[in-house]
Amino acid sequence: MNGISQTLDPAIARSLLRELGESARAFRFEVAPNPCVGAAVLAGSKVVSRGFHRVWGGPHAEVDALRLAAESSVPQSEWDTMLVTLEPCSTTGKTPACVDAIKRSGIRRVIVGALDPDPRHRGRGLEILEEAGIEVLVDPVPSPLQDVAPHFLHWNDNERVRRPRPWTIAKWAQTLTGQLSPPEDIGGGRWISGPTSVAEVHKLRGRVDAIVTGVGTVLHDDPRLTVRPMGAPGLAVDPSNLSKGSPPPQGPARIVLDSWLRTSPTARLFEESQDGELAGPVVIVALPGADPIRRRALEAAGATVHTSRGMDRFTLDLRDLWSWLWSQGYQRVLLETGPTLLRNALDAGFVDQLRIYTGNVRGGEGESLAPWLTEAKLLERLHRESGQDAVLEAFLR
Ligand SMILES: NC(=O)C1=CN([C@@H]2O[C@H](COP(=O)(O)OP(=O)(O)OC[C@H]3O[C@@H](n4cnc5c(N)ncnc54)[C@H](OP(=O)(O)O)[C@@H]3O)[C@@H](O)[C@H]2O)C=CC1
Ligand SMILES: Nc1c(N[C@@H]2O[C@H](COP(=O)(O)O)[C@@H](O)[C@H]2O)[nH]c(=O)[nH]c1=O
Ligand SMILES: [Zn+2]
Repeated sequence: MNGISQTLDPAIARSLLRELGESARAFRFEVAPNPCVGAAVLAGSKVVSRGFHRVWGGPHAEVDALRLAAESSVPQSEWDTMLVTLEPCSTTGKTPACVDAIKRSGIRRVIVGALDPDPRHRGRGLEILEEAGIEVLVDPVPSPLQDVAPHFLHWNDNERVRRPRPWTIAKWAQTLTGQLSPPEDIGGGRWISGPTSVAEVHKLRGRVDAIVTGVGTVLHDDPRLTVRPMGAPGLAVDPSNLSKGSPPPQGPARIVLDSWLRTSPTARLFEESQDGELAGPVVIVALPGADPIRRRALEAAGATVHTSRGMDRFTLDLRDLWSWLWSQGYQRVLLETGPTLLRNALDAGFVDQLRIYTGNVRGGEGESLAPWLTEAKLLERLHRESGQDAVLEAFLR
């Protein structure tokens, strides 16, 4: 970074980039598959604001930093430099391109910690800034990206770029012995995690494009799979996200893998949504041989029925299905289902991220997924508490 003018010491710029990268890492499970990014607006060597990409679908770090700078006491005419840990984006995705926000801000110099690893975008953001007369410097020291966002490199690997599929977060609640169904006399034979965790899950549902479940869960639990505020106004969905089109205003799509259309047309999935409840469209995925009469009844109840290839005569092929989900525009999906579908999705390598709630419940029924929780398969583990429950968040290798 030898080109940096006298007002900013390169060593200070580098250490600030590193600090921004480390702080951005706190949001890794919220923003994945997006990278963790931090940005700062400077006036001379004074840091006016620090911004971060905080939630998937929410503002990027550059926009967050510019917003916070606007709220500071330092006038915009004095902002001269932006530091950002990753090359600013140049295309509109869930949010508008950051290069445009930077150009509008009057900032004259951008110092970047790493180039975009996606070959389709790499270098483009920098070119656009330079064309606008903004000085651009790239830190030649190895990027902090490997440290702060290994999942993003994974997301951009060749195989995945060739055959895209949604980023998939598997969330489940388990008893102390790792089972997904509690004993009959606890939680109505259904609930393992406590109210704080359930509220968190509604927030997570509000930050995905689709929720995928298996018909076993629909038959046993008769779930709604909607986003609900759970008595805490504003907790489930951030309205500022909604207004930007993410997640879809009606809530994430509810997708049921149901080879033979065993879902009942009177399932709670089809009930009208209540006030404050976001109920996405219901899509049922079946094998081509499923009964047409059942299909018509489900369509009359409000479902869209999609037929998909079987891996054999009896089981839907997850590989085709995950490609189809992507083709429908579902980029980030939540797998909220029972052990049968969870195990198949884990075995097929289609789970990218885990959120597991362990409740203080002894015993339970059904298969334990504990073998999946061996350290060897997890990256970036985070253990935390949620009310009375223990939570494990991780990326899968
Ligand atoms: N603790 C928790 O977090 C949760 C617990 N549960 C509990 O789990 C139990 C239900 O679990 P389970 O019976 O395993 O049900 P699942 O929800 O995993 O559904 C499995 C069914 O989905 C259908 N399916 C279609 N394609 C596939 C595929 N490729 N791979 C796997 N399944 C496929 C199959 O039925 P078909 O062949 O007919 O299509 C299969 O039997 C309930 O007791 C429920 O309460 C459920 C969700 C979360
Ligand atoms: N049992 C269990 C969960 N179960 C999941 O929640 C679904 C019910 O959704 P809804 O009808 O919208 O409330 C259920 O079918 C299953 O997918 N979730 C948790 O956070 N903790 C729990 O202990
Ligand atoms: Zn951006």
